[in-house]
Amino acid sequence: MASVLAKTKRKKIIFPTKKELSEAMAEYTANLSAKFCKARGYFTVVLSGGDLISWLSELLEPMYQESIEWSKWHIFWVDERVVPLDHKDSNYKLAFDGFLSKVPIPIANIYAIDKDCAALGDAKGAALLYEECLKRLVNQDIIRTYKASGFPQFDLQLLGMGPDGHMASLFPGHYQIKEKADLVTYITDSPKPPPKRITFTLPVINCAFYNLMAVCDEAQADAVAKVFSDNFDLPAAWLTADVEAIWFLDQAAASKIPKGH
Ligand SMILES: O=C1O[C@H](COP(=O)(O)O)[C@@H](O)[C@H](O)[C@H]1O
Repeated sequence: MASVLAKTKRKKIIFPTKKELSEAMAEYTANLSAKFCKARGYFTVVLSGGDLISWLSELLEPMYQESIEWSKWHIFWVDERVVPLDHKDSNYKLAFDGFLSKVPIPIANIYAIDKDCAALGDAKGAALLYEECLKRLVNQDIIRTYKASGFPQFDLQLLGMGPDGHMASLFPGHYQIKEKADLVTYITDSPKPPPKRITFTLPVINCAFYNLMAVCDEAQADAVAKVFSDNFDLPAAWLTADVEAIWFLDQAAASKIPKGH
């Protein structure tokens, strides 16, 4: 595990309200978009599911709609529920309906899981095909690779955490958090429904240049406090990044962080 830890120190910013968090997340994302689009003509963005998508709505404001080079964005999912792509539990559907359908990202640049595996509930097949997809885009030089491991290195991942401390579909007490060889793995008994999911492995998650973890509400306060006390039973406590791993918290989520952390 040590090899995937502590490339950067965990940082945090606490916002008075979700609205302010959401505005800051939009600004953070837009600045990185400008930086990476200028540097190499692409911006690789990894989304998660959950509440995060509603907080992305600030990026739909005219100021960002008009200034962001959307055609250079490439969209991935850090985890996905293995359900049909039009199912209410699909992270793809959540992001498409709430965000992606409202911005001019070319449809070819949006990498959902394989629709047949999704429809059949084939988690293993979906993980294998998503890993192949990542490798193909590495070969096309759309996704870069992390120098030390050769793993795919995304520009920005926007992450969320559940009240049990799970991130992506890496759950406490489940072996997937220890997977080091594969890029994408799967789970068929997720404690949070639906049970079948695929997920990036921790080494891939921690290779990203920038990881932004957004967490709001009192229900997450205990888990946030444990993470900031370095309780590594929680998968989210392992989050790091190549350049910056930053937690955006609202006051309620941050309310139980012990003083000095
Ligand atoms: O099931 C999932 O949950 C996590 C956390 O969601 P949240 O609504 O508590 O923020 C999410 O990040 C993940 O992508 C999703 O599949």
